[in-house]
Amino acid sequence: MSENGQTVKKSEFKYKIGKVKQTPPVLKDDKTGLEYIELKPRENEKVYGCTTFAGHYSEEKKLGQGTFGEVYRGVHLETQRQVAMKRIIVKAEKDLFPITAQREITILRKLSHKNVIKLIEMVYDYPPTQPNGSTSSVANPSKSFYMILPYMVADLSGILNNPRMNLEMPDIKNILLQILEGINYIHCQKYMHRDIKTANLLVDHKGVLKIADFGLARNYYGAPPNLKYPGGAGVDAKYTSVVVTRWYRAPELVLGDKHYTTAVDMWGVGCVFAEFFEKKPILQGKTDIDQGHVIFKLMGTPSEEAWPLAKYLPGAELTKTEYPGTLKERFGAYLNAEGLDLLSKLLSLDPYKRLTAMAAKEHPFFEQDPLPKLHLQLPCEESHEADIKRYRQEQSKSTGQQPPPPPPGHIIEKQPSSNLQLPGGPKALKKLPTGPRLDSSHSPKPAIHKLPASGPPAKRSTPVDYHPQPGISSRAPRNLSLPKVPRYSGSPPDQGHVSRYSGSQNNASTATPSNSGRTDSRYRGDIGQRSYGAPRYPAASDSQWHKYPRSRYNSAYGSSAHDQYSYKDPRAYGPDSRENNSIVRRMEFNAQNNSTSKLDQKQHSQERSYKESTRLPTAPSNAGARKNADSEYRKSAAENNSEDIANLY
Ligand SMILES: Nc1ncnc2c1ncn2[C@@H]1O[C@H](COP(=O)(O)OP(=O)(O)OP(=O)(O)O)[C@@H](O)[C@H]1O
Repeated sequence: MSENGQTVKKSEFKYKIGKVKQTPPVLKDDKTGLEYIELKPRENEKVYGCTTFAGHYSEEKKLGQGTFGEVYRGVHLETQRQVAMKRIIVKAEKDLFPITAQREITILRKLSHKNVIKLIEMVYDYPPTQPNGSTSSVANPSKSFYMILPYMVADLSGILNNPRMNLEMPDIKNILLQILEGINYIHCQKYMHRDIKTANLLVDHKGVLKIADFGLARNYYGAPPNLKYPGGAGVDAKYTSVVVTRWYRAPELVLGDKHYTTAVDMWGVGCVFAEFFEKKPILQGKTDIDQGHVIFKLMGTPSEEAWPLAKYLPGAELTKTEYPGTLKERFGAYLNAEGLDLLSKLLSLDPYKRLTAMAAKEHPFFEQDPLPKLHLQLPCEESHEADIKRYRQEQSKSTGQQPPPPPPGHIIEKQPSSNLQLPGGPKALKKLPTGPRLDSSHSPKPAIHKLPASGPPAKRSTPVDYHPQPGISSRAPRNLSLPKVPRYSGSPPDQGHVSRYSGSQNNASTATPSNSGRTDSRYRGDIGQRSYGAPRYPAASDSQWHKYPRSRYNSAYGSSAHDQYSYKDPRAYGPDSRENNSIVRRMEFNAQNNSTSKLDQKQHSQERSYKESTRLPTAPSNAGARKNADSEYRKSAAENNSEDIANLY
């Protein structure tokens, strides 16, 4: 009975009393005074946070060769799903984890977008234990880590070199838009990729393109790009200029600029765009200096008006050449006026005039007939960089010619032969000498994609879907008895993603022009046809493989299209984001100062030889002139270095 005489039902106050789950004790670090919880390693785990390879994964086929390891196709045994495994070998004698791999893992864990490759998990393969207790019979066993990635059936270099695949203009536009979506997201997340090339643009069996290989990526300082100020972002700092595979290297990098911006990635996009037509890299410099000549031969030597800051760069000597430019003659056969305009703006020599990804997406070229394919459909055939050699052999057999050598920076595996002893054993790899001797007479004749003056895109004679066929399924056959694996639950990539734009699933199979809520002519299509990536702005997550927290990107920006990208304040990313990135910076710093990685060592020696070969003008006068011209944006090297050092502590 209550005070006012009313009876209160007992059930309303019923509390469920149960066992309180024990929380782990919070400990305090004596040195720092910080509180922490001690996490116990999971069962069967040698390295915290990593699943063991044995019993969980199996290797199937080698897909590609990278700088620090190989990429394999494999199977996740529990789900029988195909995965790609990027192997990172940690040499026992050095016990150093490659800095590029560390950088790639850190960055991939933070990114989540339909057009960016996803890191499923890290796997550790430790040397087998011997009966006597030692780890291996080998004196210095190497440990292997694997980055587990969704399996992608092809990469663009494989597709372009595959004589059985022919891309038409609607396909090219679709692919280009997907690249731009991915790059725009990466840039808005405050990263530069710094290695955009066809081999790093992967395509899955649904025709979704994903940007991969973040080994050279890094975060940049300053504001992200916006539509108001072209030319990219990240100008506030000094970075190493020996980045990007040479043939895709932007002119400012070739001239030794260290205060470059996200525009370096957009140059790569321009190179990829043009490569669709010639089916081979369009700017094949034999040396770093030759790369400059090759670029200016295509785009014309820049006048002072065309690229005012070029004269302050270390390699400014190159701008004394007088090349007229041949872009129109070379690509006029493939592209109409709008197409040429887009290409020339992506390949703008002055990075400040180069289109940003978000501006390029809005280019009228994509509004014109033929419209971009709504859903990319390609013949179902595995086409990777590793297959190029085979395609060339096939072609040279049919024409009786020798295949041209592959591009520099690409590592090819020497086929073990009975009468050829390679130093380091049959598995030894050989890095190609820089500067390919490409003989145009040996290269395959490019297929010409002439645009119809107007009207709908030319129809395929036999449309083939880019969907699994027997033998190339996205799932391996269920013929293995599977061990029970308690961890690793999750749906396949790109399934079950709910778009925050359309409220529907964000994949090509469900997003339609109607549910995307857009009337954009680019997304027009037959009713019932699938829409090309309906959400045109980065979504937080496109799969349930990961449960990584949403990035700041979504909270820092508003909901309208422009607000999504309009820059608010660099500090909107907050001090803790700087903290997050400090690991990457630390690695960057280590790389620059301690030269711990082979790649960076190579880059530095290349940079040195380049400087010597271009006979640098004395630093103070040039540095002073440059600083005056660009003082609004650029900080001095000393400031940046001290900031980097400060970030370490
Ligand atoms: N997820 C994937 N699915 C299928 N193939 C892949 C995948 N990731 C990489 N590959 C293949 O492996 C090749 C090399 O991969 P990646 O570029 O990531 O390695 P890398 O060590 O960084 O190489 P590089 O040193 O040449 O940049 C790619 O060109 C592609 O053909």
